[in-house]
Amino acid sequence: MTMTVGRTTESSGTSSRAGTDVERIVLAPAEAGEVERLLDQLLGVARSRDAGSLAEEVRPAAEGLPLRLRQFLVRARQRESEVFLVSGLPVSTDLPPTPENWAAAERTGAGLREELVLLLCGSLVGDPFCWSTQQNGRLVHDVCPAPQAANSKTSASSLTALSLHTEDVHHPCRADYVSLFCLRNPDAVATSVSRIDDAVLSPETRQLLRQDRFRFHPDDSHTGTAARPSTGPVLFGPAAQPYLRFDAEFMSGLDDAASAAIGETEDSLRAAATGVVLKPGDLAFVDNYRVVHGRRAFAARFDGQDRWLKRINLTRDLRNSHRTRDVRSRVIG
Ligand SMILES: O=C(O)CCC(=O)C(=O)O
Ligand SMILES: [Fe+2]
Repeated sequence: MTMTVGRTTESSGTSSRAGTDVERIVLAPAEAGEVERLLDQLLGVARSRDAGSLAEEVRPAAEGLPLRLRQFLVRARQRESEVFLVSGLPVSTDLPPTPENWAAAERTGAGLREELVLLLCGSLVGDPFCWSTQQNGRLVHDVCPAPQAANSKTSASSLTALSLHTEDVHHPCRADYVSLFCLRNPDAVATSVSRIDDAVLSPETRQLLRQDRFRFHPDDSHTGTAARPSTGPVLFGPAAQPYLRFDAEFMSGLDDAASAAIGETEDSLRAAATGVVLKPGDLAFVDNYRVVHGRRAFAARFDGQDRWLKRINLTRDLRNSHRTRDVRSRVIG
């Protein structure tokens, strides 16, 4: 099931559709150089800002990204592309060791330059936001294997596969896109993706999945009591191109038939899954309403050279979350 994106006929300076419907742009060296110069300008500002005001700073700065990259991202957003990738983005040559967990990354500020790459590109696709209940309310998350979480159901796991899921399935304000920037991936560990359009489901099951017969729970990466369950359907929106809300590990059916439908849906999503191997400098966007994602199990090294991704949540319009809250903030929950 593993596909290495970009093994097709693409070359530097192109954008195209790779084998399994992953749209991809490969930056030319000159374009990567343009991104480097923009990062140099932004770094001074970044060090003196909190995450919220940094995000405000980054959006106008993103207008300075290479034109072809901006057009690729804006077009992907416009046509609701499901999985799309930017390759050839700069990663520091003197990258520090992979942190032993996200809290260590928070303490040291490791990978700030890479966080800016992610925020710059991401801001053209959506508004970055975060959860007060996750990774201490940080805007940019670190995804790296932690020894104490090897068998957990969180992104810090390694020995246990991360099952296919909608990010933050419990929350009505969950992300439109999950965005992952790869800093290291020495063992070519794949991110799995599965599109609802590729899942084979009977008309009866589809109909059941459209009913309010499911409860969605906060996953184990959320701490405290602020994150709460909610109920609703699994499928909604246009029948021909439905939206999906699914995480078998953190949802339950409200009756036996709904519970059975969860199992059937999981099987069909698994059967339709493909793997995307991110390489350093690859930035992936996954539509959190059309695609579920996960990760295969792997043996972590815990030697400072482990797989390391930076992650942000993007919403197509942050104001949708303000409608039901009493503050304007990028931190939800
Ligand atoms: O590590 C990965 O490839 C994906 C992990 C994941 O599900 C996430 O970070 O949201
Ligand atoms: Fe995830």
